[in-house]
Amino acid sequence: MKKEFQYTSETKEPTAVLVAVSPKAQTTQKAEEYLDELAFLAETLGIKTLKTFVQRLDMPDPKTFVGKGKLEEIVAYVKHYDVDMIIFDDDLTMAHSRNLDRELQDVMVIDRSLLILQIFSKRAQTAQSKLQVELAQYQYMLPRLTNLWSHHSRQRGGIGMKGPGETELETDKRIIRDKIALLKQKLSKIDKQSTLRRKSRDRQVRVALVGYTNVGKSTIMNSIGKADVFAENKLFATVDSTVRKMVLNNVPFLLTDTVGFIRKLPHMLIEGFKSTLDDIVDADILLHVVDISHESFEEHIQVVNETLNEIGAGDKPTLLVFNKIDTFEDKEYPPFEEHPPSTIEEWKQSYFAKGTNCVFISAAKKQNIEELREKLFKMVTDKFYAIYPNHESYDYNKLWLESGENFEAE
Ligand SMILES: Nc1nc2c(ncn2[C@@H]2O[C@H](COP(=O)(O)OP(=O)(O)OP(=O)(O)O)[C@@H](O)[C@H]2O)c(=O)[nH]1
Ligand SMILES: [Mg+2]
Repeated sequence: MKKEFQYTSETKEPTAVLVAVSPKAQTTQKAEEYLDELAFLAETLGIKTLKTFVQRLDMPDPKTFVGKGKLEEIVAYVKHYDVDMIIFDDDLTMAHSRNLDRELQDVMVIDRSLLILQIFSKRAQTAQSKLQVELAQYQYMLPRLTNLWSHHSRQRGGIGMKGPGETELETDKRIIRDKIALLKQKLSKIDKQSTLRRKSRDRQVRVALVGYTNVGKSTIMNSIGKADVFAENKLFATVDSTVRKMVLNNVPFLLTDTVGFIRKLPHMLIEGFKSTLDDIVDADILLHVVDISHESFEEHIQVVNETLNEIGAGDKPTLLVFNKIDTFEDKEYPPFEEHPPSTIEEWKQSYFAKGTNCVFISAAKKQNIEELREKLFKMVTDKFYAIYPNHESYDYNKLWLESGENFEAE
């Protein structure tokens, strides 16, 4: 009997095998690092990774994701060990799921998107983000229903193309479509309310913390102001945006902590979280946080920039905040050989040379936070003066009253 994909407080830690394909041009190190990230996603849900399988393929095999030989290897492993699920690093097509289900009878077959959806659903706090995740889950489920049903009817000994299973499938599809419509309706109502709320804040300078997941956005939020935001060494600790009122040297602004990005973020999540992501779209200034101690931080910058472009926030004044300098490890290269930057100092030179507006800090160890504040202050002030050209004569008390906000003085 196939196990259901749900997490209860079971006594046993669920176990998984991870599977990825890696293009020939990709280094082994890169492939391993991607799988580490997938294992970290699984770990965030309390799933223990037992083994990983990588196959060198430019594209997943259209029938079974990996080739025949590799699949046999996986099936043999699964038969031998206590494996609850197999997690694939890419989205599975209908054909993949169908064929894999057949080969891997007793094991749950899931993909990266489903894993991320599950994390989001555990992390969602507000009514809005809960609805957004639910919507994304139904959207994920709809095209996959046929598979679920064919599996179901096979188990009940169902046969043929038509019959009760088929009708029930149609009914289920309709129910889910109705659900999707209803959720969209509810969300658009909330959306209107938050647009109104945002409008009332219209004359505030807005700053948003953005970046790859787990880079330290929430920690920075806590160290810039007095906020107390949930920070944890897990992926997607923050799913809901948190807005804080701040004042730096008498200039008020709003600082928003936002949901982190990741490679291959499921599209329905970007779609579903549009209104949460509006906090980024509406921001005047972005603090793009980067974990410089991560092997692939430059690729992370690229993923974040691509996602920002996708949601229409790619061209905002941005301060690149290189965080975690305390855990950065210098790289050794043979002397006198040309090499990429290998120390924080060299990275600084390289980014300064490119003319990037950036700062290097450790939020956890409170290193260089003053410089971050100064740079941020300059950007906020420029924007503030642009909104309030007559700022010298401006009555700040009046501004705070007008906005209906109470600012915490720094
Ligand atoms: N060594 C070190 N660790 C840090 C630093 N800043 C944050 N961390 C740690 O990195 C982990 C992630 O920090 P968060 O602030 O939750 O990161 P985030 O970007 O908000 O993550 P998501 O909300 O999941 O996207 C936590 O374990 C932090 O303690 C730093 O400067 N140095
Ligand atoms: Mg966070």
